[in-house]
Amino acid sequence: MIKMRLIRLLKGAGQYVVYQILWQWLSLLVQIVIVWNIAGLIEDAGKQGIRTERILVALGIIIPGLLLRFVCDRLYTAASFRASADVKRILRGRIYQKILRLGPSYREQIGSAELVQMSGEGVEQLETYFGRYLSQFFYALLAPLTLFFVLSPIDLRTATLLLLAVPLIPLVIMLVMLVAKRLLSRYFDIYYGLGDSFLEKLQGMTTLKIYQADRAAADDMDRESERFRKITMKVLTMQLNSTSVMDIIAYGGAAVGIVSALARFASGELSLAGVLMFILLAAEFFLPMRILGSFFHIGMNGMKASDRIFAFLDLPEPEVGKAELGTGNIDIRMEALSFSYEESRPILKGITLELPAQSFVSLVGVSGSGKSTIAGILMGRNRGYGGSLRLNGEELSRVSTESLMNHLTMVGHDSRFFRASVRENLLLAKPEATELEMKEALRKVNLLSFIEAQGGLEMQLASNGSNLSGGQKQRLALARALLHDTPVYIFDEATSNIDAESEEMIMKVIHELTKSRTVLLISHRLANVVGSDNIYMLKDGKIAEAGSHAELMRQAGAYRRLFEEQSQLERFAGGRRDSHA
Ligand SMILES: Nc1ncnc2c1ncn2[C@@H]1O[C@H](COP(=O)(O)OP(=O)(O)OP(=O)(O)O)[C@@H](O)[C@H]1O
Repeated sequence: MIKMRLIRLLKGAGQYVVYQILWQWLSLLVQIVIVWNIAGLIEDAGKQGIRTERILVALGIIIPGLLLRFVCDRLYTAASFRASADVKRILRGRIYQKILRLGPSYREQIGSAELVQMSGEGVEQLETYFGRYLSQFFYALLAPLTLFFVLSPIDLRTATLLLLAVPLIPLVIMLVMLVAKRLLSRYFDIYYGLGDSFLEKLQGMTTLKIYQADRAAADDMDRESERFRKITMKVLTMQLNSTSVMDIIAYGGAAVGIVSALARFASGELSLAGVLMFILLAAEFFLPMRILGSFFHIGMNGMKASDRIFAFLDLPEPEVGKAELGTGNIDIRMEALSFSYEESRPILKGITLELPAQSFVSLVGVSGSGKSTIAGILMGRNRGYGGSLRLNGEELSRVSTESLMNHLTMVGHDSRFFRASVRENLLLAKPEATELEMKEALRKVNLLSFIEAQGGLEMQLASNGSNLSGGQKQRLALARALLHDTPVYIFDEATSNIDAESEEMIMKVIHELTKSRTVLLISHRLANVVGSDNIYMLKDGKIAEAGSHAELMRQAGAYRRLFEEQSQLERFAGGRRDSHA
């Protein structure tokens, strides 16, 4: 019912939970004093008639008492708010720090939708756990004991009867918990699954529309939503039923206590004031436990949500080193490099290759041979490789992520842009870049005149740069990469799916870069790698051939075959274009 790890995690929130218990308890003590006064007043009125001075004395206690209770309630609410606000702040901070520690590889460990749901609604679920449930748990133990302590001198038998009936409520709660645990696990599995599926379908809406598969996807969503509706109804039914049982115990128990007190009064063993005390306070024995019961379901949701949060916080973190790479050129060497995404399926099977400082090296090979995986390892995205990958003699796993990002820049085939100005998107790469530097980078990729015609650096980009053409987007990505100004550049299919003019332009800039930087080029189009110092041809996670273009052509192996096939195809396509023109 109480999760110690949650409490330990959120030490700061603990003090507010203690305040909540204290304010509730003080409010109960004041209530006892008020009830004791009312009971005494009625008894006195019965014996001596209604006297003004007696009423004034009673009001002198009751009115300040009510005011004090009002203040206690306000202070309780304030402490509850502080406890839950702290929880949200602390937990979201922990999740964020964890994402940072997981580094660029975090998306391999958790889906975006689950992460959003967990840090959004998952954390919200804990608000009630800390803001209400936790303090109520302790107060529900404290209140009946306090009442027993006050009422037992008046009538021990009735007070004991009331005290003994209270544990029936936690008993029901525990029975419900047995069912609820499994049910809630399934509920959250379905809930997070629905979120993942919804996000995926939303992101792939264009593809779904192109293949007119949106109707089928909507039907899928309907089915998943229906499953979620059903499990939600099951959870609600379980909660409602247990609430009803708890109500019966709470009000039934209070009624039994009142009947017992009345019987004692009828037999003359209890005074009028005494019986009135029991009538007015009997329900208070049960109400805190009953309220705990209603918070319990929300508390359980919170605890279940925290299971997910803890599972995320416990994810193994890649060992990130602290070594710095220093300034200057970078020399990269891989020796017997191996890697697999899933244990049973090795992707890289002992790659040995060199990228000497300021060299131009290319990786080619059929789709799925492992080229991007190598780029991913170099960029710190794919952690846990075997063999060795050294940068200036320093093992990559020992290099700090920050240092790595300061020395390597990667441009992929689908660079991401944010809905902001061109200036803001460029400044991501170099926050201190001057206007002149940004314009120079745009000029190098032949984009300056276009951007200037659209309002200059203030031109607003739509989400992910969707108001640019594919070629313009890639050229802008290259300009941003140039501003980053690092000793190593990796281009992973940076020219695929773009117009020939943009491709030529980008390759020109890459060739220019090779004069002063270490460049790793991954390309399907072998014409682009001809000028490389060294070309590695990958096959099934191994290096099948290696050498300069001329050497590989002399070897007359797979590289030469592929090169000649592509040249022929391009000549054919060129010929067709000319004849159409
Ligand atoms: N995140 C991942 N999880 C599991 N398997 C993956 C993941 N990324 C890639 N793979 C697998 O690793 C293998 C190599 O993929 P990789 O992207 O490195 O190949 P590639 O040579 O770059 O291919 P392409 O030229 O088509 O981009 C593929 O069989 C792919 O299925």
